[in-house]
Amino acid sequence: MEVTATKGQIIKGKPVADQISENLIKEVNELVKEGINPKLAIVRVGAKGNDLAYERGALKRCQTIGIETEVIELSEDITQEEYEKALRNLNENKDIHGILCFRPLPKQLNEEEIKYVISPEKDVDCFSPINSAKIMEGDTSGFPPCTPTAVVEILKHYNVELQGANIVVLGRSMVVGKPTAMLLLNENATVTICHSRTKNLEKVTSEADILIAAVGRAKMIKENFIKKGAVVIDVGINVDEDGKLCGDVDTSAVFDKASMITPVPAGVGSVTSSILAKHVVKACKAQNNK
Ligand SMILES: Nc1nc(=O)c2c([nH]1)NC[C@@H]1CN(c3ccc(C(=O)N[C@@H](CCC(=O)O)C(=O)O)cc3)C=[N+]21
Repeated sequence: MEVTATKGQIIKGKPVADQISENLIKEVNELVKEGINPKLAIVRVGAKGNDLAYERGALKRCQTIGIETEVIELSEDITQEEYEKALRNLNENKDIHGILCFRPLPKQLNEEEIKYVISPEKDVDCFSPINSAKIMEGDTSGFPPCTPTAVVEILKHYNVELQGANIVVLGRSMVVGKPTAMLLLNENATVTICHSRTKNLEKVTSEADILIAAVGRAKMIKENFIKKGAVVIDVGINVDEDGKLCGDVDTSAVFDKASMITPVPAGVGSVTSSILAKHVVKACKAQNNK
């Protein structure tokens, strides 16, 4: 597949996020008129910079849209039992429609058990295995994780053809890489997943019409990883040597060779919070039989 635009173009998240928000504001207004107030609970352990960055974005976005929020802040040394109890309280609380558990959790907590505790109906960021399974099955009744959904929405917004496209996803985490690959497969793309053991990595990525970088290594993707005219989506959120937020892609090095590239910050991360809000509204409607 040939990508039509050849000149480098930075594609920002804001127009995508704003369009999603605009539609949500109307939907939330209708619900509020009927006495239904969509509400998100965020469960945060400690105060990690990455979590706080997402929290800031999510709270602001929800406020703009009219979604209520509550942050459950738990201490860094919380026990498994206490965490599960906090989560069960939210499951049972009828005022709460969506729950976002920041991950990864600290070492003393067993994520493999906790993921079975969160109610699948309130699981707006795909923690529950029920929602993971639905992505595998192409069942759209659940909640795919917000960041991978943001990737797909950005590509669609900028009219990037997904059907039949050769897409390489770099990274295989359950939060980004694997679900992103499944969502793109559901869009009829030809998807290759690369990871730390992939041989001839640059050769594989150089064949991609669309490259999705989700490895978590600052500026690792250079010009030689990219095919001329490729679309590059940078999911990485890292801190560079100057302490500034940066992606997995060396944007200035890749810019001229790519046709479109998302920036960090103001790229994928800024759309993630709108998808989260969209999932809260979807959860709220389902819980009110709408
Ligand atoms: N279950 C779970 N799902 C996640 O998706 C998840 C998580 N846990 N834990 C923390 C990381 C981090 N993360 C970010 C999302 C958006 C921004 C974001 O909005 N960034 C803005 C800048 C925000 C600012 O610095 O103020 C931007 O890129 O433009 C940042 C970070 C999602 N994560």
